[in-house]
Formats: sequence, C-alpha cells, structure tokens
Amino acid sequence: MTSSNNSNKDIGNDNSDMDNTTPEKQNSLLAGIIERASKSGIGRKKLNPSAVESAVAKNMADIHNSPTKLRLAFLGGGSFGTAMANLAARNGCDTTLWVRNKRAVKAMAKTQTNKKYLPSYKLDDRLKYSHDLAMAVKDKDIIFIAVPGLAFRETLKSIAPFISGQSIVSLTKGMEKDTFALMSDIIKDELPEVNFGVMSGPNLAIEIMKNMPSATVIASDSEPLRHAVQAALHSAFFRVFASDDVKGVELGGALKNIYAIAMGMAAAYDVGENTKAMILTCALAEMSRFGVEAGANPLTFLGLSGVGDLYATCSSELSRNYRIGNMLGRGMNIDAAVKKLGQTAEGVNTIQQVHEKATKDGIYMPITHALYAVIYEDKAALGVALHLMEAGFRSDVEFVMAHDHSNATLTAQMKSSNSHTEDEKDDTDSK
Ligand SMILES: NC(=O)C1=CN([C@@H]2O[C@H](COP(=O)(O)OP(=O)(O)OC[C@H]3O[C@@H](n4cnc5c(N)ncnc54)[C@H](O)[C@@H]3O)[C@@H](O)[C@H]2O)C=CC1
Ligand SMILES: O=C(CO)COP(=O)(O)O
Repeated sequence: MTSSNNSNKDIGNDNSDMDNTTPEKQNSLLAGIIERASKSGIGRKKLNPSAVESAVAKNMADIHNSPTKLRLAFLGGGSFGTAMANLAARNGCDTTLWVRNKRAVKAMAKTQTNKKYLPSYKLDDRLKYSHDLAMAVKDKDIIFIAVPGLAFRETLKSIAPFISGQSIVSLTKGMEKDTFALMSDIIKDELPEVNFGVMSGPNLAIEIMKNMPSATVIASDSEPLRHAVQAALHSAFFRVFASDDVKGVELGGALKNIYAIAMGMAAAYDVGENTKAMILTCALAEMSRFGVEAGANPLTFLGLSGVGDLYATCSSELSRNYRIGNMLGRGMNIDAAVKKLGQTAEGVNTIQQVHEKATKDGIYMPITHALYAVIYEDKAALGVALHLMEAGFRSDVEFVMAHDHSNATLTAQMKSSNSHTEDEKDDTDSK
C-alpha cells in the first residue's frame, strides 16, 4: 500500500525545491499535478468507518488469520472471474462462482472445468457454482464482479435487492458507454451505501491458472476491505498489494487496453524494439495525462496497475485487446475482428469513450485519437501511424517539462527554419 505520509512528504519536498514563483517559470501542469497529488495525500484520512464499513470491519476483524471465514461470490464466468474464484477457493474461502447460463453451470459443476474460457485447467473442487443470483450473493462478505463493462450497471441493478452489507469489488477493466463512468462510479450511482473497491493489475487469466507468479492491486478507501481482499486472494503465486487511489488503479486497467490494441497493430507491421518502447512510453504519458485530469494520483501509473499492466498486456498475445489490434493491423475490420475473438476486449469501447472525453476536455491523447480514426473512421492503420510520427516537437515526460512552455517555442523555430529553407530554395531556383 502506498504510505500516505511518505508520498505526501515526498511530493511536498518536490514542491518546495521548485521555483514556481514567477508566472513564466510556473509549470501549470506540474503545479496542478502536485496540488492534486498532495490533496489526495492529505486526504488520506485515518479510517473513519461509516455504518456499513464498521459492520464490515467487525465481520472481517479476524479474517487475516483465517480466510476460510470469508464468504465470497464471483459474478461472471468468463476467464477472469473463473480464475479469481479458483484462487479464492484454493485459499479455503467459501466461494461461489455465479454464471448466468444454467447449462454452463451444470457442466462446470460436473467437469470442474470452464470449457468455454479456460478449457485446459481443472478448477479447485471446493469451488461452488450457481446461476441463481440471489442465492449467490446473499449472506456473502464480498461480491467480486467480473462481467464486461457494458453489463456492469445491469448486474448491479440485479443484485441491488439482495444487498444487505456485503462489500463489492470490481474486477472489470472497462468504461461505460456514453457516460465515461468507471465501474466505481457506477457502484456509487447504483449502490451508494455500499463499501467497495476495485482490483486491477497485470493479470492475464491463463498465466494465473498456470500458477505463474503474478501480482495485483486492491484499491479501496476501506482498510478492512483491502485487508480482506488480500487475505482472500494472496498466495505463494499471487501477491495482492493495496492502494487507496481507486481512480488511478481503475483507470490504469481501463486505459492500458487502448494501447494493447495499438501494440498489437504495430506488431502486425513487424516493428522493432525501438518502436515498441516509443509506443509504450508515449502510452504511459497519455494514461497519466488522462488520469490526472480525472483526479487520479499520477504516481499510481508507475505501479502494477499502471505500467505493470500496460507492459503485460502490450507484450502478450494472451491479451485479447492485443489480438484485436493485431487483426486490425492485418487488414481485418473491427466487426470481423471482434467476432473472431469471441471474448471481451474492453479497449474497443474504451477508445471511443476516451477519444470523446479527451476531445471534449482538450486532453492531448494522440494515440487514442489515431486508433479511433482507424476503428471508427475507417482510416488505414499505416497512414495513421505515419501521421503520428509527424506530430511536431513535444517534450519528454510532459509533467516535468510542460508542452505549452517548451513546444510552442520549438514548433515556432521549426516553422521558421522550414520557411527559411523554402525561401533559400526559391532563391536558388530563381537564379
Ligand atoms: N481475462 C483476463 O485476463 C482479465 C480480464 N479482466 C477484466 O475482467 C472483465 C471480464 O473479462 P473476462 O472474464 O476475461 O471476459 P470473458 O469474455 O472471458 O467473459 C465474460 C463473461 O461475462 C459474461 N457476461 C457477459 N455479459 C453478461 C451479462 N450481461 N450478465 C452476466 N454475465 C455476462 C459472459 O457470459 C462471460 O462469462 C473484463 O472487464 C476484463 O477486462 C481483468 C483482468 C484480466
Ligand atoms: O487485463 C488483462 C491482463 O491484465 C487482460 O487483458 P485483455 O483483456 O486484453 O485480455
């Protein structure tokens, strides 16, 4: 977990070392970031439990030592919901996986495999299955939700009548259509009384099923909930870190899908390591920029849920978003690619949402806009990529060296040097 005192102190030190006194020297973007980050640091209050939270804290006081006392529901029987439910069952928690399809539930209970999404992996025999939503969520301590982003609100509406003090943890890495809402926003809308968290990190489901060492982040304002999720899922192969930056952790998971599509597309053109490094780094800058505007702590993007997940998803064909990008790069159109994939690729919708929001709010997101042009305006991928390379002079790590300060000068110099060259050429031509 990020220590509020330390991060606050570090940020304070950075601030005091800077000369921000004159308007010329003032780096407004950096000042804004520091202000927001310090605010979020100062705002990291000592736990002040609400009625719901104290009930949860009471139930969960000894969970740390005895995760078997936890009663958990996982909603969504795709690859990630299944993989996480399996981890919890293996840790000895009383775990039910809810799947909407009755036949799938029967088959899973009989074969202890998820034939459609994780066909080669035997699931823990303590894992229970249900297609009865009320039964699945009643009398549970935590409900984990792993349905696609576009089905998240309807899922919350369906469980609302059965909520009586359970906590909710979103595993979904998406964004709602047209509202720009993240899953935590939807939880606050639909179940305002509920204690909630979001979990996100570099967690390719198949690698987790193979017991490849992995780590994730649980972000919540509720300390008992963070501890409970750590107790439920932490194991020798799976480390669960904690954070109190819900927005930052959640945005890391949602935004990296955009860049996995970009990287899959680039891979279709056999790009080299320099190009991949450029995409990855510019992607991280875009993510952080967008995150800062949304009120996230920019430092969160340097953690597992930020650069960690960005790296995993941009490097692996196990990522469905990467595979969508790869198919687009090979000339397939988006509908055909989505159909061929047959699984959730949140990035396809997230590109549209982030493109609209960034355009509306004036946030510089060139990779996102380029992908939008390919997917939704039918522009050729190669042409769009080449155009990205002509984006003029920018500064590296814009939080430190702001665009508006440095680049206006650079761009003016470039224009002026180009016009000189043109004039000289004209002179030479006329001689
Ligand atoms: N697969 C992975 O490696 C990881 C996935 N995630 C996130 O988890 C979420 C779920 O992804 P996956 O499990 O991978 O997707 P998936 O495509 O494997 O499965 C989605 C599941 O949701 C169910 N579903 C769809 N609409 C539904 C609805 N209206 N009501 C109830 N259930 C519905 C489907 O039947 C299917 O069982 C996504 O937001 C994804 O980004 C997060 C980390 C890793
Ligand atoms: O989020 C993931 C890994 O952390 C899974 O990515 P995909 O949804 O692209 O498969």
